[in-house]
Amino acid sequence: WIMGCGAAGTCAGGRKSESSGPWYFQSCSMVGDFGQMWQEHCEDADALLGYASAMRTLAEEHWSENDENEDRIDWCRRACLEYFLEGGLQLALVKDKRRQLAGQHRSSDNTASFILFTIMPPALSCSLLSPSHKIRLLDVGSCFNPFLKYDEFLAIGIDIFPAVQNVYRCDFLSLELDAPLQLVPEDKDDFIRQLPGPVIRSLPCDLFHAVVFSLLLSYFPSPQQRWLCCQKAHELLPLGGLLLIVTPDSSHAARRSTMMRSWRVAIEALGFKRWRYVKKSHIHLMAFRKVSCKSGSELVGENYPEMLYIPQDFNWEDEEDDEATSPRAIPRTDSENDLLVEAFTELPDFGLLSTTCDSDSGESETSSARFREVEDPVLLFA
Ligand SMILES: C[S@@+](CC[C@H](N)C(=O)[O-])C[C@H]1O[C@@H](n2cnc3c(N)ncnc32)[C@H](O)[C@@H]1O
Repeated sequence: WIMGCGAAGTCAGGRKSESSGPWYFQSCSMVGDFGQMWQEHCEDADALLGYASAMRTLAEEHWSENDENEDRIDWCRRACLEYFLEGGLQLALVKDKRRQLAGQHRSSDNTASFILFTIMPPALSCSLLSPSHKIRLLDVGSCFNPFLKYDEFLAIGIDIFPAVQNVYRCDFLSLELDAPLQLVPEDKDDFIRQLPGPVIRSLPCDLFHAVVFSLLLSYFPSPQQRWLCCQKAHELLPLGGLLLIVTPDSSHAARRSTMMRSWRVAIEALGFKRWRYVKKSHIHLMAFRKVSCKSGSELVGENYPEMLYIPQDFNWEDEEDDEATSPRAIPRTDSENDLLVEAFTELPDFGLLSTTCDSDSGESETSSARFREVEDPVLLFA
């Protein structure tokens, strides 16, 4: 089964395992100059063309509608609809407030402000979308623009080598970020509709309600590139925006749970909070809310980029390898440990406000069964 970085392998020699990695990984692990390697990769038009058409064929012809890989786009769509149009954002804000109040000492004042907050969700949730209720969505590594067909979105697809004409050509790693537009939401919608192409070199901060990385992060040969992508997504989203990440993994739910916990800690350190997490047979699906406007400079000196590792970074070629027996590349800092401890001590939330299976409840949903991350023995390794 091939997907994500494995699909790249299909173009260059028919490698069929997701752990085989992109075709330039092999030399990366020896040379280690990811910047130069990446530049050469972006200039290799033949390889990129082969990859783009293989990926498009794979997605459009081989992954049937019932296939959960096809489902990844629908999962992202449904998450956006629930969050922006069906009250998910308001509910999340109420939960944030409830948690904040629970952290303070209980008083009648707090109870009163909780009730007020519940009845009157903050203006943020109302002001994000324009009156047309279109969700402005940036699909990074879009390839064939799968979100364009949905009416709910004003979707922009970008890719280093688009497989279709309506995807803009753009290397997200080199994308420049402009100052936020001082426009009302309707005019921001028009800005998106009128974006000139075929190349995008810069985009304004805070422009998109949702940023999607579907099978993107595992494409990169280094965790620093994955981290840079998440940082950029954070800048492109307003407070309350949603980052959706789909990443391949055909192993069972618990096997790479330490890795996914590590991703969660790193991404949350940027100012996100995980809102949804699902493990299906071949993919992890995650949605993170932007909950703070932290700047990158606050994270200097930390090891967060390395926490966005994937098995290929360590040449975990053998499918039988277990991450619990593999050494972690770099020791965690104290603040990373604090975040991990905080993540572990989150209590399951059986509260009255949500019955869905979400990150706030400390539970994950798998395709066959629900499992509780807090009870996962592999996590004890962390
Ligand atoms: C595995 S495909 C995923 C395609 C699609 N998102 C999906 O889920 O089917 C990864 C895509 O990311 C693109 N890509 C890789 N690095 C990129 C970058 N720095 N900027 C934009 N696109 C990139 C590749 O060209 C490729 O089309």
